[in-house]
Amino acid sequence: MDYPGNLIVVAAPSGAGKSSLVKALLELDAQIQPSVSHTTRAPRGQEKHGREYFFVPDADFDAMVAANGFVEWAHVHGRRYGTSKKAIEDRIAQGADVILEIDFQGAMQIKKTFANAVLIFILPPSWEELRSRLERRGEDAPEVIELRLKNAAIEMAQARNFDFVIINELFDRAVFDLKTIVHAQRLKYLAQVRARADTFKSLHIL
Ligand SMILES: Nc1nc2c(ncn2[C@@H]2O[C@H](COP(=O)(O)OP(=O)(O)O)[C@@H](O)[C@H]2O)c(=O)[nH]1
Ligand SMILES: Nc1ncnc2c1ncn2[C@@H]1O[C@H](COP(=O)(O)OP(=O)(O)O)[C@@H](O)[C@H]1O
Repeated sequence: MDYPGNLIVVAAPSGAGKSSLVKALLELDAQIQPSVSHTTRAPRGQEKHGREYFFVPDADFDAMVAANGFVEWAHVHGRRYGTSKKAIEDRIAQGADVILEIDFQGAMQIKKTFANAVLIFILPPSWEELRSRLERRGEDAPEVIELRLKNAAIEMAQARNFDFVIINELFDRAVFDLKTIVHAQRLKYLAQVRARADTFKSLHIL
């Protein structure tokens, strides 16, 4: 499917810094809107229903799956997470760029449905730094941190399947890289539209 708005997908192991990077990008670029996912996990810290996630019971998630309400969903760290159709379709059809913070399984599903989506993987600079970011964030119990670190090895092996990889060592540098990719994606869309218009014209069908 082809829409005027761009879909930007950001995936990373827990603690690599994707939420912080996406937040910084949203503050810099008013054309981008976040997709708010549904999850069956409980809210942590300052998270608010409808802002970071729609926190829903299992039964509500089941009902949405049955009603075909998700463009993708997956099991991650023992919970379920999904992107509702409502979170993206109308907005990209109207020309907004929508950014999704989802796991690699969801990213692959999105690419199948939206071939023009740009897939970005965020890596931490080292295992030590990943662990210390999870510990410093101070939101997860020790066993939750261990599960997330265990899953990080599986997740990071998927980085090669993404269009771009950003190493989030210096935060400002990583924000700049993210911004550059989004801008390049916009230019790519414009270039495609222009190329198509030229072809149409040369065929005398414009
Ligand atoms: N497939 C899929 N994954 C999601 C979605 N929303 C969040 N996730 C992923 O689920 C994982 C856990 O997210 P979260 O519990 O917020 O922890 P965090 O990674 O430490 O911020 C992360 O990899 C998210 O990117 C979604 O709608 N679909
Ligand atoms: N480049 C960076 N250098 C140091 N700390 C960072 C950097 N990027 C993010 N952090 C910190 O690491 C922790 C995890 O970041 P967060 O954005 O919550 O990760 P994720 O959404 O990938 O789980 C947070 O405390 C955040 O402030």
